[in-house]
Amino acid sequence: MTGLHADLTVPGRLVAQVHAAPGRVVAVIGPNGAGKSTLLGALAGTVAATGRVEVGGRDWTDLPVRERRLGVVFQDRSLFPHLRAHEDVAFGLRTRGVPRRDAERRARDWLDRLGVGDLAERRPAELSGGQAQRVAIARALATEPDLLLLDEPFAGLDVGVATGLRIELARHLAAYAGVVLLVTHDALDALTLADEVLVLDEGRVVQTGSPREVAAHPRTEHVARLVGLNVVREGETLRSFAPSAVTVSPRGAGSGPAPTSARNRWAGRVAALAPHGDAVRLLVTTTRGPELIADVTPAAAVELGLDPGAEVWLSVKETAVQTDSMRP
Ligand SMILES: Nc1ncnc2c1ncn2[C@@H]1O[C@H](COP(=O)(O)OP(=O)(O)OP(=O)(O)O)[C@@H](O)[C@H]1O
Repeated sequence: MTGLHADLTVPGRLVAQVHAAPGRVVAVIGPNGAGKSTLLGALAGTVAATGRVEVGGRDWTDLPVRERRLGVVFQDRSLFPHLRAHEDVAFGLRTRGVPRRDAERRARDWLDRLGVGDLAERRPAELSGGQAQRVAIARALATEPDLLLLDEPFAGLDVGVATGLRIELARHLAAYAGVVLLVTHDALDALTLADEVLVLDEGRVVQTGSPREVAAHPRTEHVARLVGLNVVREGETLRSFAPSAVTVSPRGAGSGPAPTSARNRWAGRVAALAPHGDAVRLLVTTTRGPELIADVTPAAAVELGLDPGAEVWLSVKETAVQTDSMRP
């Protein structure tokens, strides 16, 4: 079988099965401590695990790390401090037995492809974060690995830099034949780069599916929040709704909430507000517990006096609430 097939246990930290066809990009998401880095480490062979790993038709279970056809890009510790960019990319190729001249030629070619060919002589200290990530991606892709592990590759970069890199990475990943696992805390990464999403929680796989399916029917509060939905938990049920579906009214003298059942209405206080597309997005702390998000028009925000501290009613129609079970 080609692609990735793994069934792994890291005692006390992770029990996970992962399957992905060649060429697929799998986003791995989940809260802090869910086991995302542990999963990547177990696949790379740097975290001791029991079970089985097969990649590109080869059994990796007992294969030493250096013999795995693997590319890795981590947030910020990917490059050798003493190597120039072209040496770093060539080094990856040399360790896989590519002759020096060929490695050098391919290294420069990959730096060009990532748009950093003119920085080939620089060392990491002379590169910006975004430039360094481009070099790291060039190094990982140059070896044509069967498995590419990207652990939060855009974390710590300016929004504009991250956006440019995301677009470019999408282009390279589309042409890449191996399996990609991308750990991310960003819904945009999962929605724009991934073919599949794997949700980890407390060391277990709790949901898999296309980005669209997972975003539309999240099974964990973490994912619901990540995709920008409001979520209210009732036992094992998640009730989620879009910020645009929330009606806001002032909680002043004489004004009551919009007529709806008590279940779908909350008294709260505006904690913060910020522009969001054409709307104004309010973050509201409610007396019943959850923090909720509501989008209103700029005109309504002014008219209703929705400044921080303003007391409000929030309500949502039952027809706008989606109910999902947290159990698979
Ligand atoms: N070296 C280690 N030894 C023992 N336990 C560890 C080790 N590293 C992480 N853990 C534990 O394993 C669990 C999974 O951690 P892991 O770092 O894989 O999560 P994560 O999803 O990558 O989190 P984050 O998003 O914060 O990086 C956590 O409970 C963590 O405390």
